[in-house]
Amino acid sequence: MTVRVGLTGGIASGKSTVSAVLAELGAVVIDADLIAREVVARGTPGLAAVVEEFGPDLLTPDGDLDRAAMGALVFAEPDARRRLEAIIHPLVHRRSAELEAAAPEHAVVVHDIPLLAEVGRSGSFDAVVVVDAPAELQVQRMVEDRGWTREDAESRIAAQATREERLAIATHVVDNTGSLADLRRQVEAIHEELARRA
Ligand SMILES: CC(C)(COP(=O)(O)OP(=O)(O)OC[C@H]1O[C@@H](n2cnc3c(N)ncnc32)[C@H](O)[C@@H]1O)[C@@H](O)C(=O)NCCC(=O)NCCS
Ligand SMILES: Nc1ncnc2c1ncn2[C@@H]1O[C@H](COP(=O)(O)OP(=O)(O)OP(=O)(O)O)[C@@H](O)[C@H]1O
Repeated sequence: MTVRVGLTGGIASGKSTVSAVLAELGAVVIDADLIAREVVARGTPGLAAVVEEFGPDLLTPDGDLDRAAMGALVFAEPDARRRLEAIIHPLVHRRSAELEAAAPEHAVVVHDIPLLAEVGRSGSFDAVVVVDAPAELQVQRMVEDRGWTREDAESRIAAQATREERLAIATHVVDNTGSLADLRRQVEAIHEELARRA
């Protein structure tokens, strides 16, 4: 059977690094952030719905979603964030289900969902892997690796579940306070266990 795994973690906790290792080990990874971009690509009904809700000012001159402007709006205004999520989340959910249906039998299917704790869907998975790191380390990674301001980094963290709320839904915790080699070792052990169940 297919083993369905939810993978989550706060922004810059190391989720993408973990999902890349899982993919390398043979898991099928379905990336909600990537799908959330695809469903509002130029010319999609998703983008049309966003323009209807927020107006054409949030488009670039080329007609793409202006992600920086949208981010500045929604991470400053929770109400705007919820209106955007109400458009994007159902589209992401539907596309993820389609991709999962196409996965081979006996696959470990990993849904990389940054907001898994927030949307309350963790109960539908056979396992929930939480990548854990303290907020200060998340901020440090966003500032040092991505060149964000501390204020931008903190506003995204403030829009997300707390570390404790995420840990509460975990069946497996990956501690990402150590080296990348430490991270990899933990992911390999978890994958081995999950693959045995598939
Ligand atoms: C606001 C947008 C346009 C900003 O785009 P940007 O390219 O700057 O960020 P990107 O999409 O790469 O997201 C990076 C990270 O931000 C965090 N984040 C994104 N959306 C949200 C949100 N609604 N609430 C809390 N954190 C969020 C996540 O940790 C995510 O991994 C974009 O994040 C978006 O469309 N968000 C709403 C859809 C959503 O909830 N996506 C999350 C997964 S489904
Ligand atoms: N253990 C580690 N040691 C050093 N750097 C790390 C470690 N884990 C992750 N990083 C780095 O921290 C940054 C954030 O990691 P990654 O992109 O995997 O996080 P993420 O949770 O997927 O972020 P986002 O929520 O924005 O998608 C990356 O630059 C990554 O290389």
